[in-house]
Amino acid sequence: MSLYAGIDAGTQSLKVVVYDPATKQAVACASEALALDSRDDGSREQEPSAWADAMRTCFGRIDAAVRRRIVALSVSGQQHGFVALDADGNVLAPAKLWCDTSTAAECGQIMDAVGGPGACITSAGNPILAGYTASKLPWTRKHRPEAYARLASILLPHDYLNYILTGRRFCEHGDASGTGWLDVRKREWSPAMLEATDPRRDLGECLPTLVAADALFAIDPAEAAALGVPETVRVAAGGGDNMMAAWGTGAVSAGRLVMSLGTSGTLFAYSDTPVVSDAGEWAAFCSSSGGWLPLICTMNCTVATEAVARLAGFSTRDGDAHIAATIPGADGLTLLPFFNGERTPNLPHARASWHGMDVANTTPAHMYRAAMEGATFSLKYGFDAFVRAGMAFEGIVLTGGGANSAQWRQLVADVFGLPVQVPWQVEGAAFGAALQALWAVRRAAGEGVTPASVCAEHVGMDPARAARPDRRNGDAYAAAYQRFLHYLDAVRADAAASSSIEPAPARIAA
Ligand SMILES: Nc1ncnc2c1ncn2[C@@H]1O[C@H](COP(=O)(O)OP(=O)(O)O)[C@@H](O)[C@H]1O
Ligand SMILES: O=C(CO)[C@@H](O)[C@H](O)COP(=O)(O)O
Repeated sequence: MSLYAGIDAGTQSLKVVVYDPATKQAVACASEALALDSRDDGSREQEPSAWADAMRTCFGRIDAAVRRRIVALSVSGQQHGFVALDADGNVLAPAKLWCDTSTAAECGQIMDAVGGPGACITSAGNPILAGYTASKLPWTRKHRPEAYARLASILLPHDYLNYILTGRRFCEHGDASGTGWLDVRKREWSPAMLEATDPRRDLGECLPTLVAADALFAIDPAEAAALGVPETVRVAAGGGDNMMAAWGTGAVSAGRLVMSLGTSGTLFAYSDTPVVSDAGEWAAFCSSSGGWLPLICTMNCTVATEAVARLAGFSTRDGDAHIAATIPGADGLTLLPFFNGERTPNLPHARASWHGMDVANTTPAHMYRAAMEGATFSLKYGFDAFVRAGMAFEGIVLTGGGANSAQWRQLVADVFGLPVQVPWQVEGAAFGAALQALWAVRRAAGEGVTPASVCAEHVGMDPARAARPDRRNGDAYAAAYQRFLHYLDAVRADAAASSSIEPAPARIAA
């Protein structure tokens, strides 16, 4: 009879999934689009109140009888966002998001203050890359001095929704890793990174309390009434959307590689020990299930397919039909899809560029295929770093909106030469949040459950959406990937040569 709700505040929309563990079915789903404020300096911002409004709107769309059966819920959120609150808990400014590249200079300043990227990795496990929360603090000090002066508390997007739900300011280790302030080896805030970010104040006093992944909190009765759920509902710790997608795809024990095709593209795998790259080739994050989650993130995944589909005048939902007649490699057309600047490879000021255009391949279908291929090749570029480090995987579990595309599932299988599976529950992060809540409640009840046992029981794969690699396609993609790397070298050399030149304004939003 008991139901568990997962809430995922993604970049483009907030989604709610209500899961029934007895029948292993999602009994309700709702979503609400979120607007993104994009500015020419690379700023990407949202109003935190819009996430709270969207959460209430989604619950309002769910049958009241279903809501009354919810016993626990958990929140997943886009990582790295900077929510600034004053001492009374009021939001001081729009939240700067993970895809905001306006703070690239501040990333460099923080790393210089610690002694360079290598010293950051030694101190905390990660360099400060474009989009990480830490860089948004000095930016706020410079560009929003009134907000900085009144700043009392810093929360991540999912922490903010937890604050709305419980009135408490807490954070678990998975999403905390994406701030750049967490020492991921020790699982505590890094005094060196905090001091380097702001020597003028004790930043530690602004940060939420770190809690374990199985923590449970009481819901604020007023918010329970607003959502139409019982006052007895427990709120689990939640986590970053990739950490919660790890729950929703079963990546809570070692061996499973997950790829999320959302606004961002990510690749991650669970580990029982910290997995730090000395060269900073991946994000050495913690998981939201008690372990670690080394992760690759590209900033332009469905950003690229959306931009090209918009140009071509069709919806990405219809993209598969448009590219059905095109062949792997797009007849030589290559897109470097860095519309929003990029993190993997690390080119925060880069912009997208087309290469190899001729009269035959400059069609909407070729361009859309090149966008899907380019977004996938960026992830392959990150994956190659995992492989160089000795990691090996037997397959890929796909999640995120792009996993709805049969063409994209086959493309991933062919590019990576690995079989692809897709869980029944394609909303991996929201579903994963529901599973984390289920685990925490069962643990609190004294049941001997682990994240792995919960996922083994509840995460199943849909055989109709599996894809197996095709060798001939793989050869064509290998050649296309080499072209991608070749053009990337040229773009990287150009970025190095023009690093002192102001980047051209970016107008394409995620
Ligand atoms: N059938 C499809 N083919 C290709 N892309 C799709 C399809 N369905 C959804 N998408 C893409 O999925 C994206 C949304 O994915 P999602 O994981 O919900 O993003 P986020 O969590 O970043 O908000 C949209 O940009 C959309 O283009
Ligand atoms: O920055 C990262 C991961 O480090 C992104 O993956 C964000 O967490 C946004 O996720 P989506 O909205 O694309 O799901």
